[in-house]
Amino acid sequence: MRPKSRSHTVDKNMLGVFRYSRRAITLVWQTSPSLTIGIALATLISGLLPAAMAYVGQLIVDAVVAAMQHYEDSKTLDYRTALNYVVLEGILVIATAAAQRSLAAQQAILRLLLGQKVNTMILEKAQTLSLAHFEDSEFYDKLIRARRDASSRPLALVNKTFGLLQNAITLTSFAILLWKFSPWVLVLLVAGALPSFIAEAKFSGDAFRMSRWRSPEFRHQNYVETLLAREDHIKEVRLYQLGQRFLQRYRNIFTTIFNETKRLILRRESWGFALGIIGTLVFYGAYGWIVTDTVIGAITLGQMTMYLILFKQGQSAVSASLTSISGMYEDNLYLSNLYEYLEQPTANTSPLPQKNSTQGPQPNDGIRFEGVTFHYPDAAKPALSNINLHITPGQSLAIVGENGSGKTTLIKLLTRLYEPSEGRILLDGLDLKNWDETALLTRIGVIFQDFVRYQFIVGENIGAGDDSRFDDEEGWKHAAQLGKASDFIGELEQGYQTQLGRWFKGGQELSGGQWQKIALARAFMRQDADILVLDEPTAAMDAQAEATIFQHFQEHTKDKMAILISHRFSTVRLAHEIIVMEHGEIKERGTHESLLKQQGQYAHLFTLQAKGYR
Ligand SMILES: Nc1ncnc2c1ncn2[C@@H]1O[C@H](COP(=O)(O)OP(=O)(O)OP(=O)(O)O)[C@@H](O)[C@H]1O
Repeated sequence: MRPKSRSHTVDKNMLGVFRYSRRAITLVWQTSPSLTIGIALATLISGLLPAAMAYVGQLIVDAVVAAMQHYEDSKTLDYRTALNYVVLEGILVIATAAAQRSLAAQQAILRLLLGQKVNTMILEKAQTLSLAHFEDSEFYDKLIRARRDASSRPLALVNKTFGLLQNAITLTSFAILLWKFSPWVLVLLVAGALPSFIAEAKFSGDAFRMSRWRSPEFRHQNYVETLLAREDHIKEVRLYQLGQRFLQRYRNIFTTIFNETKRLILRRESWGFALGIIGTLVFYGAYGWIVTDTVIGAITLGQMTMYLILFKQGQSAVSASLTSISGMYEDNLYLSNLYEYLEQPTANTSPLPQKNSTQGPQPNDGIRFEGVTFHYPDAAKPALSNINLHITPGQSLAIVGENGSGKTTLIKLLTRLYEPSEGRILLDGLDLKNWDETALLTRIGVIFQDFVRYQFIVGENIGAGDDSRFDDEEGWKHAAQLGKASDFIGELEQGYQTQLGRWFKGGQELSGGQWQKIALARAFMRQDADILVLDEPTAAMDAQAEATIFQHFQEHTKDKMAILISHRFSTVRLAHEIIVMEHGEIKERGTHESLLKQQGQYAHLFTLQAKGYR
C-alpha cells in the first residue's frame, strides 16, 4: 500500500497528465479483458485507416492521370485500375465507419460495467473503514466525489489515452508516407507542433494542481448548495431567512475560485494561440514546398493530393491530441481522488496480533472498563479519562451527565466503533479487540440518538435489528409489541408493509416518537443480544412514556445487561446503578438512593428536575 504522503505528492513532470493512464487501463482490463482488447484493436484500425485512405487517394489520382494519358496516346479507354482504387477507397470508408461504430459500442458497454465495478469497489472499501474515517470531513468528501463520477471518469481517461494513441498511430503512419517526400519536412512539422504540445501539457498540469489546491473551496461551495436545496435543510433556512446570506456566501466562494481559473484559462488560450501560429506557419511553409515541387514536376499530381490530405488530417490529429491532453487533467483529478480513497489504510491499526475468539474465558463476567481513556483523532482533550466500570448480566446501568460529558463516546468504545487510547474493555474476561467481530456484535443491540430511519417498509425497519431474521414477519410483530409500536402500526393502512419516509412513492412519514418506537422494536428484534444500549432513543416521548418503556425494557431483559443514557431522572432512577459523568470522567456512582444521600451533583440535578415537574 502506498503511504498517503506519496500519493499527495504532485508530480511536477509535464507528462504528469498521463500519471493515472496506466492505472485506468488496468482498471478497464480487470473489468473486461475482451472489451479492452476490442477497444485497443478498433483504436489501432481507426488510427491506421486514414493513412491507407490517403495512400489510395494518391493511387486514384495517379491512375486517372495515367488513364487520361493512355486515352490521349491510344484513343482507347482503360480506367479499370482507377475504378478499382475507387472501390478500394469505398471499402476503406466502410471499414472506418465499422471501426468507429464498434469503438463507440464497446465504449458504451464498458462504461456500464466500469461504473458498476468502481461503485462496488468504493462501497466494499467503505465497509472496511473505521467510523473515524467517516467523521473526517476531507475523507468523507473523497468518498462522495469518488462515487459521483464513478461511471464516467475512468473510462474517459482510458478513451483519451487510447485517442491519443490512435492519433499517434495516425501521425506515425503519415510520417512514414511523408518520409518519402523529405525527412526534413517531417522534422519541420514535429518542431512546429512541439511548442503547442508542451504548452498544453504544462497548463493542464497547472489546472490539475489548482483544482486540488482549491478543493476545500469547492467542498464549501457544495455544502452551501445542499443547505440551499435539500429538503431537510430548507425548512430551517426559510424560517430563519438565511437564504440570501447563504447565497452571498456561495457567490463569494465562486468569485475567489473564478478569478484564478479565469487567469489560467486566458493564459492557456493565449499561449495556445501564439504557439499554434508557429505550427501553422511551419505547416503552410511545407504546404508551399509541396505545391512548388508538383509544379516543377518533382512529384506527381497523385502524390501532391496525398501529401495535402496527410497535412490537413495531420493538423486535425495534432489539435485533437491537444484537446485530449487538456481534458485529461480533470480525469486525473478524479482518479487521484479515487485511488487515495481506495488506498486508505483500513480500520485495524492495532500492532497487537488479533485473535478472533467467539467467547471469553469467564462467561457471565459481563462488561469491564479498566482505566479507559480515549482521545478523538486530533482532539486536544480526552473525551474519556480513566473510566472504570463493571456491569454483570441482569444489571442495568444508567449514565447521566451534561452535554459533551462523554456518554455517547463510552458507547462507541463499547461497540468497538473506536478503540481505547489507554486501558482496555473486557467482555467475559476477554479484551474487546480479541473478539471475533461478528460474535461480539451479535451480543450487542444499540439504539443511538440518531438511529437510522430506513426508507424501507415498516417491517424491514424492525427486521434490520437482526440480519438473519430481516424478513421474519412473526419476528417483526413480536418485536413491535415489545417496543410498544404495534398499536400505531396496526392503524397504518398497510400495516407492516407500509413504505416509510418520503424518498419513494407512497411513502409515509412518522412522528418523532413513532420512529423511536420503531427503533426500540428494532433493538428487541436482536434476540441473541445480551447487551442492550439505549442512547436517548426516547427523548421525543414524554417522561411518563419513557419511564414505562424503560421499565418494560428491564422486564424483558432480566438476564441481560442494559445501559441507558437519558437526561430524565424519572427513568434513570429505575436503573440498578447510575453513573454521573463530567468532562469525560465518572464523578459519582451508586444507586438512586445512595446518590441522593451523597447530596452531590446527582442529587442537585434530580431535585431541580423534580421541582420542574411539580
Ligand atoms: N467524532 C468526534 N470527533 C471529535 N470529538 C468528538 C466527536 N464526537 C464527540 N466529540 C467530543 O467528545 C466529547 C464527548 O462527546 P459525547 O458525544 O460522548 O458527549 P455526550 O455526553 O454523549 O453528549 P450529549 O448529551 O450531548 O449527547 C465532546 O466534547 C465532543 O465535542
